[in-house]
Amino acid sequence: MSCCDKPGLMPVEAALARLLAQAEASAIVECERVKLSDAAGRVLAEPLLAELDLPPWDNSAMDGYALRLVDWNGEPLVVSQRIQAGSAPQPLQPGTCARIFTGAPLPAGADTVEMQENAVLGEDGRVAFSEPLKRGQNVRARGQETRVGDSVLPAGTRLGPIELGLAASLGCAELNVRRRPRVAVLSTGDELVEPGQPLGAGQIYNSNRRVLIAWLQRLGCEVVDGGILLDDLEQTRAALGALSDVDLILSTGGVSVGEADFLGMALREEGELALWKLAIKPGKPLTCGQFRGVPVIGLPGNPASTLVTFGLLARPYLLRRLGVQRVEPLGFPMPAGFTWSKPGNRREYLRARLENGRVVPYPNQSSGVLRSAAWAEGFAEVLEGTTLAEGDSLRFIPLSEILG
Ligand SMILES: Nc1nc2c(c(=O)[nH]1)N[C@H]1C(S)=C(S)[C@@H](COP(=O)(O)OP(=O)(O)OC[C@H]3O[C@@H](n4cnc5c(N)ncnc54)[C@H](O)[C@@H]3O)O[C@H]1N2
Ligand code: MOO
Ligand SMILES: [Mg+2]
Repeated sequence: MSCCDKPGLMPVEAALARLLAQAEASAIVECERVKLSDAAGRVLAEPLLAELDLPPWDNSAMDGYALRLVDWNGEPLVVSQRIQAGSAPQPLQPGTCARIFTGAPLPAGADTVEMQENAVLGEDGRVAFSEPLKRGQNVRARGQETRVGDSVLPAGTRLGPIELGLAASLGCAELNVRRRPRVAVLSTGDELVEPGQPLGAGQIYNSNRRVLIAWLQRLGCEVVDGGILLDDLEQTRAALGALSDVDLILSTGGVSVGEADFLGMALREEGELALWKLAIKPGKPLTCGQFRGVPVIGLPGNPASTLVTFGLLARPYLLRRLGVQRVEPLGFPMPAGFTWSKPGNRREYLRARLENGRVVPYPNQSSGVLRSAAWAEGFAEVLEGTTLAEGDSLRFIPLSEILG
């Protein structure tokens, strides 16, 4: 990353564009073959090519009767065989029909299926059809979904439940995926204590570490837990220097202008500071750069700032390093259920909910309040320099778009 320590605040888009460019320049290209059962959350290293047609043979979409339409002259047909899903039918005897069930292969010669609701089985074993029949009805043709050789998922696809199901439907037992990014999580702050320990004077429990570790695991990262770092330049340098074998150092706290904010200082002195001070609220002092060649993203320590900057900047960065193309949440426009009278110079991400079709922000938007995000269903984006009246449209980004 090159230094851009200019005065003024950097717009969110510009910061994201730089981060994504940096991510592309340091893409994680190594891959590994994993079992389908271990592939959730991973990213495909190559397109998934179909090795069979789907469906593999013509089959019935209904429980009913299969026939060759030209054999039907309006008269009842003899039932010559019974075909369940999972069985191998005999060719259809001319002039007859076959009892058939949903998902069962059509017998050779059959081209039409009638559902049993429109059929009457007589005591003589013949079936009468009450409705007009159309050739091909209720038949799921071989290859109608996928043909051998089709690319069904591009490289760079994140494997969620649907993609895993698609791979399973094609019989893939293993997939080639990008290796997991190794991400070191550091929490900085003399005041931090882990849950389970007693709180001393002036201390608080470390919540950011839990948020980030759980989130990174969901993202398919290998987490190196760097624990808590005291606010000390030497210790900060030593801790960063010891993490030479990770793909990213992700820290919280110590990035603002306070005398105990050593992360940025360490990068300035011995690494490179590429981004600092964004036009985003919360999250202004987000700090990015590298330390002895290892990329570093220093998230601001306030819990809501950590959350917003990880979700909107660090998460896209990590996904892009894996080759994922669409990394930004889309969100959708919604009417404001509140007013905004003071235009700001930072883009605000309010922790908000949807109530009666309107965006309602949590009453306490302090960046120290993690509870706001637990209450919220998403972020309401208030652009720089804008005012809002009730009913004005703004972008709502559901948390579900960024938490995975
Ligand atoms: N004079 C100024 N002061 C501050 C500015 C500024 O522009 N001028 N910016 C403010 C903004 S905005 C933010 S955001 C914070 C960022 O601070 P740091 O990233 O340096 O973080 P710390 O100072 O270390 O901590 C801030 C806050 O968060 C709490 N914290 C830190 N880590 C954790 C954790 N792991 N779990 C829970 N809570 C954590 C910490 O106790 C502080 O309360 O700076 C403002 N100051
Ligand atoms: O940017 Mo800070 O995150 O507003 O509190
Ligand atoms: Mg600070």
